[in-house]
Amino acid sequence: MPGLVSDTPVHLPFPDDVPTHPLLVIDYALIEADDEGEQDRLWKAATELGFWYLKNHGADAEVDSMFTLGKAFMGLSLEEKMQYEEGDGGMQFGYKAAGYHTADEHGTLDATEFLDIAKDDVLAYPTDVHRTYPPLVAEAIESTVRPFVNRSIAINETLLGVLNKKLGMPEGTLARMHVREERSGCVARVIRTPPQGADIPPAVLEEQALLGAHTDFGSLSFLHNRLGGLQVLAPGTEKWLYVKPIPGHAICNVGDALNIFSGGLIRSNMHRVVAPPKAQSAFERYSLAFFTRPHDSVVLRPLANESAPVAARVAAGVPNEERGTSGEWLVRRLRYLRTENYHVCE
Ligand SMILES: O=C(O)CCC(=O)C(=O)O
Ligand SMILES: [Fe+2]
Repeated sequence: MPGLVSDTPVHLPFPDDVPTHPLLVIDYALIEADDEGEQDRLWKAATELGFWYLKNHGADAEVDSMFTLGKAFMGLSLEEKMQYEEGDGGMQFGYKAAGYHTADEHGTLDATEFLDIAKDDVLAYPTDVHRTYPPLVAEAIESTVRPFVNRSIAINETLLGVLNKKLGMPEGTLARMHVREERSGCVARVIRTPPQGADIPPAVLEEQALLGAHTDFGSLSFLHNRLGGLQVLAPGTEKWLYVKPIPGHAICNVGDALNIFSGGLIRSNMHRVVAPPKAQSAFERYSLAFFTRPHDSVVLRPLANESAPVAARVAAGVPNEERGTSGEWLVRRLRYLRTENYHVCE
């Protein structure tokens, strides 16, 4: 990447006396080799918790470069970053400053900064589809962001192919709803939360969400964590539990669109970000995600006509109505998150 020194992140180990939620480990090499047992395990993970680790995904180099770029961007002055702020109109590309989303139902401000780079801008660069980015980011699009985006898209397309098969749908049904050349909300995101201090008791650290409880909006999220902080609320439980980052393992999760398409069979699970546990809390936390979303014109509805298991869910009473298009859904969900619009949903 031009002008940026590669930065090897320090892995301060996740403490071994903090409770965590186990995730199934899916081997991407086996998924690519059409291994039926691994496809079954992916289906189990996607339907039971909606989260899994993915190993052997082959994206480590692209991920490292994105972390380096994200840290360089976050180091720009607030004034410079604010020139790219996403605004309150439902746009989700550019910079989201800390405090510009609410973190809970009381309107508490979040503590998280995002750099959001649109897949459409990355693939079309140097043509702008949605917006421009700071020079430091723009100059790294071809060398750093595009390889990460292409790799993430390919991985999520492969995973979607397995879920398509498990839903008993004609081949390519989900692929036709995630066409990479179509305008969409697919986005690469770097997330930063500030250090929280080393001596804060765990109960206090976990009390305040730095990124509020939510489900993801799209279809599949490909997430990379180095420090802890991500927590899931597993179905049938009332206790938030950390997901332990494992080097070289991505964390994948399902979003609302896939939940809707599948009539609820595939799970879009609640999660949030709190301070990293124990000694890790003294450090700023970076994470990186690629969100695959249906392209903007796709209507969100259960795919009962395409899938017998989904048809059975609808016959059993799962709501079958259309929820509008993917583009509309995203704008609506994003507007509600913005602090400026908080009164709208009180
Ligand atoms: O930073 C993380 O680990 C999770 C971020 C997240 O859930 C999101 O951006 O949707
Ligand atoms: Fe999320």
